[in-house]
Amino acid sequence: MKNFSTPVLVVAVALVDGEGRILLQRRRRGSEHGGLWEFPGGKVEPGESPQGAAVREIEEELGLRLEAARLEPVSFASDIDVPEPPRRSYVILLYTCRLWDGVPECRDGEAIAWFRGEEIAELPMPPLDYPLAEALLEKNANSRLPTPEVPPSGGLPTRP
Ligand SMILES: Nc1nc2c([nH]c(=O)n2[C@@H]2O[C@H](COP(=O)(O)OP(=O)(O)OP(=O)(O)O)[C@@H](O)[C@H]2O)c(=O)[nH]1
Repeated sequence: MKNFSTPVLVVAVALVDGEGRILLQRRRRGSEHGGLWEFPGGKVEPGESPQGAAVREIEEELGLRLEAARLEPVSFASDIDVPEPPRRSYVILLYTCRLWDGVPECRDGEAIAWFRGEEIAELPMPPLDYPLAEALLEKNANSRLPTPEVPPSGGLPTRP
């Protein structure tokens, strides 16, 4: 039974600075999810790869240049319920990126700001961003674990 239109593919990028803060953008009021905080990004256009779309959107929205190879996949989220028209259903792919060229400018949203993990939990966001943010924070927490040293014997590395 067909009761769900083909979802629109959206890419989103969590830029993470040297202090582990994450850049979020507040959508303009009057648009879908207006006034809510989300990851910069947008729809993948026909003929584009997800990474190519992410690079383009970050340049358009923030004026930053980044390399597709620097994008690390974090998680994805998709609508479960049939959305009310005119809302469309989305699949959102979240990447993280720690290296870019330039200083972020707010070119598209209402505002941009850097947030710590615990602050993100308090922000009003579109529904699909809550599981994405959770996956991101989990990944960030794990990436802070010390890198295990490989013992000279070549045996399995151990964590302290
Ligand atoms: N960029 C982005 N969009 C998201 C996120 N979460 C989420 O639900 N969306 C929704 O995905 C939809 C498409 O994103 P968009 O409007 O930014 O796409 P776009 O830049 O291509 O816009 P356009 O259609 O005006 O060209 C919007 O309804 C947006 O609210 C997110 O974290 N980042």
